[in-house]
Amino acid sequence: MRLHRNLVFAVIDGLHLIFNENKYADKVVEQLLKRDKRWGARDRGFVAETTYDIVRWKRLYAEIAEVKEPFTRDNLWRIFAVWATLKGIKLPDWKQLEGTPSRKIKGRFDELSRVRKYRESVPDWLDAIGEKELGEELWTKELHALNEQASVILRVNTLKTNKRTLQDLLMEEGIDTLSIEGYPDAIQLKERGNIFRTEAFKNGFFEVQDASSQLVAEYLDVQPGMRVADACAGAGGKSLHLAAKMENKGQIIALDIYGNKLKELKRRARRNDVHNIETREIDSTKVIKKLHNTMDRVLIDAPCSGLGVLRRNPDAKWKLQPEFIDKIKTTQQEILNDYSKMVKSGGKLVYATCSVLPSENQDQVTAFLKSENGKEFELIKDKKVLASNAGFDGFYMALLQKK
Ligand SMILES: C[S@@+](CC[C@H](N)C(=O)[O-])C[C@H]1O[C@@H](n2cnc3c(N)ncnc32)[C@H](O)[C@@H]1O
Repeated sequence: MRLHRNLVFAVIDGLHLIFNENKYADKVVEQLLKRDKRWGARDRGFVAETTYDIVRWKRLYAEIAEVKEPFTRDNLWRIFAVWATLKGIKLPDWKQLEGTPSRKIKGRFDELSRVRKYRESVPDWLDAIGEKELGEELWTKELHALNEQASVILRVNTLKTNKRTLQDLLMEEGIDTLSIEGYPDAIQLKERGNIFRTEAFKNGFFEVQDASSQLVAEYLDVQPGMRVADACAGAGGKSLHLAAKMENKGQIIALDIYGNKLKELKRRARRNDVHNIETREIDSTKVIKKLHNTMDRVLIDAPCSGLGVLRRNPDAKWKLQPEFIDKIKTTQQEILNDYSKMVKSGGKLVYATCSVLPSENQDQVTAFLKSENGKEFELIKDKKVLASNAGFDGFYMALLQKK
């Protein structure tokens, strides 16, 4: 691979924004890719993947490069040089890369790779929490899997097409896909590509959604004609899936505390030809109270640490704080307690997170079942999806029924 100066400069600029200015990696990469219209798919791929790669391995690379935060531009070049050296890329004779100690880099890599927190590039506190909650063996495996690059998975919008037809349509647009066994609506891209430009996307034939995330709507056991609340709907990934499962019949009330996310949900619903979703912003406790005892099904896709989706969101390793995890656990318990009241007698509830920590998952369900409101529910089943077993994102889901 030959390094191109303007692409590497883009990466360095991006890393500065992410590491020093605390900007989100996905937003930064989106902006970087708009920088030069002449960049082809390969150039764009280089900028995006290199930036994400270096974000993922920040701690390890910074340790090898012997640099500390906040990173100067010179420090960022040293980190980049570590990345390039470990990838086996021949370094060009640019002044920023002069004197890169290739042998020392490889030696430091071998040495640091013996220690998990460096090898897997995580902060001390996160490594400690993971080990405490999952045990050493499982956490070591899981953390390794969470550092792999995520594949791109699509969910077929069965309201408008089917898997076979979508695969053929994408193939006509030069995108080759695989069907994934055990995930009825999921297909996987063989190679990364800009799928948002395809006609199939513009026509609402699919949404991008990880395979594990696609298990959640399935778990809620919905039928056409039911009344369903999606209590933490966000931009509606799961609401749209529920609508497809319900064949556009019945009613889905999509709730969230952020109105702007619900606006995006509405836009996606139009593209998907989904007609049975109504959005409601939770701007007071009355919004939920009005819905008490009225729902056949309630989905609580709770806000969480997001540790199960580190593969697609590696900068969370650096942006997350232990205090945030403590706070979000309290929110999860409050949400379970308040929103479960929307379930009517005999109705069902799914509590889900994209975390792999038991303290955000089964422990929350156990605590809820012991609480005053929770006593009205029983646990039917739960599923702990680990990235190391599934090969997709880490997730948790529990199905409860109101007596
Ligand atoms: C895991 S995300 C939801 C993702 C979404 N269900 C999807 O499939 O695309 C959690 C959502 O909970 C919302 N949220 C946070 N606190 C909340 C609260 N107290 N009540 C309702 N929603 C909340 C966040 O805004 C966020 O959109």
